Amino acid sequence: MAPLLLSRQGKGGVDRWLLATAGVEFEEFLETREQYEKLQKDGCLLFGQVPLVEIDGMLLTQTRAILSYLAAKYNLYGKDLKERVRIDMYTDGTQDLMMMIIWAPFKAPQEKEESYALAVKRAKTCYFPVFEKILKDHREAFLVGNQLKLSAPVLSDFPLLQAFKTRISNIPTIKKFLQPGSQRKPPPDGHYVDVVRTVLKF
Ligand SMILES: N[C@@H](CCC(=O)N[C@@H](CS)C(=O)NCC(=O)O)C(=O)O
Repeated sequence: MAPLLLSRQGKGGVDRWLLATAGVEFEEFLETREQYEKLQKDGCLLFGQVPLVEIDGMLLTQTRAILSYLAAKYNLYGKDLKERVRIDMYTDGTQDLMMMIIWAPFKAPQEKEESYALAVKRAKTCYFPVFEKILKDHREAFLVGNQLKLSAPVLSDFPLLQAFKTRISNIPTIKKFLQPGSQRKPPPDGHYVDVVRTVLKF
């Protein structure tokens, strides 16, 4: 049975990318407050939160745990413990950056612009230089190891990261996910914000 992804864009977006990268088909669910309340009532949400992924007879919550499970299951989690811990560090750093972007659409217009500007600043001063250096130092195709393990003008000062993004985009499963009509979500718009506010009562 295909994994069932229960979440909107937010943190569940990463699960969607990982499943797509692994070439695993998945179904999505969770559009209404009623569905969310039923999940809570049925005891499906360990701490009352999404994302939730139903897979292999389990109901998984907590982004980090979900990602670790999916990465290990689909052989995207390095070849040993040392590669794993590096993947975890890079993933957690990226999640910290993503959190700044995920909350931005829910803010008032002025604050929203400030949040995006701050996220771009943090990306360019803190995160991208780190990833650029990793790619420079180890001279391999990916951040960890030499097998698989993202427009933008914001990457223009980071040539190795830009080439990395191109390499990643050309991996067949990701290329497919980037095509129109895939399960990739569009950038958050007013409708998305309204749905999340209704479902999660933000
Ligand atoms: N530590 C959790 C946090 C999950 C989380 O913050 N979920 C939010 C949506 S992105 C949620 O379900 N909020 C509703 C609530 O807390 O009632 C994770 O990383 O998955």
